[in-house]
Amino acid sequence: MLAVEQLSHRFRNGSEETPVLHHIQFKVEKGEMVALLGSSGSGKSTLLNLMAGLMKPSEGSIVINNRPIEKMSENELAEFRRTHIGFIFQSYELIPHLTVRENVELPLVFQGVKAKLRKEKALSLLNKVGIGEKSELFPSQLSGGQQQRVSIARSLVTEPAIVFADEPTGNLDTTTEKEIIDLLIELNETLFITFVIVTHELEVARRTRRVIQLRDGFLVEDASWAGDAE
Ligand SMILES: Nc1ncnc2c1ncn2[C@@H]1O[C@H](COP(=O)(O)OP(=O)(O)OP(=O)(O)O)[C@@H](O)[C@H]1O
Repeated sequence: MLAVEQLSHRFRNGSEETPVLHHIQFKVEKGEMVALLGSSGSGKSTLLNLMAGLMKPSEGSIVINNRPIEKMSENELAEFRRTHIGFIFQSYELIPHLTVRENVELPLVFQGVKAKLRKEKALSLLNKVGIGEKSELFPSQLSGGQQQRVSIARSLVTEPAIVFADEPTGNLDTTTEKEIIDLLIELNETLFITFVIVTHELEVARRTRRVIQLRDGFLVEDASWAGDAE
């Protein structure tokens, strides 16, 4: 599903180089739910951006569904991202002038899917994430937790191989945070969606069955356990 192989990354500003990730290596199998834990500055966002194909690594490889994404051209990568990768952001990133349903449909518009099928898929997912009755409202008419549900539905609508979530509960209160993590766990267990969730919160990480921890750009722990940690 996902293999990160000897991945290193340095940022270059003029003649200066900042090493940020060092020889990161791990695999994620289909249906796994993994937390990528680390404090601020440990390199989580950089790793996520590399895995999602938003940047090219200085060294190493990222293989998704047997395809090394760093070898793809910009066009290939854009197409691959659209069809194989879902993304959930901390700040939801919904389009304010589109309804909830239209927001969820948007990735399918880019794929050229016909309106009727788009609508069916969007409504079905909105029901799954528990906000089917909000489909014709605009994002601003929803709470933060509800907006994140919309963004989760949108990330799943193309049936991606893997979904990356970047601090998905970072803007939410503790109760809503728990509800959103419950939802991600339910989607993982019922639909076998593969999730990699970036977080700096131990509370979020301990809800998943596997935690990969970064410190100062090094992978310092990769721990799995059976059953819910709660
Ligand atoms: N464009 C850049 N140029 C130079 N250094 C960068 C750049 N982007 C990030 N860094 C550095 O890389 C390191 C890791 O940053 P990154 O954003 O990946 O960490 P993070 O773990 O996601 O932190 P946070 O939780 O605060 O988002 C930091 O020291 C940061 O200053």
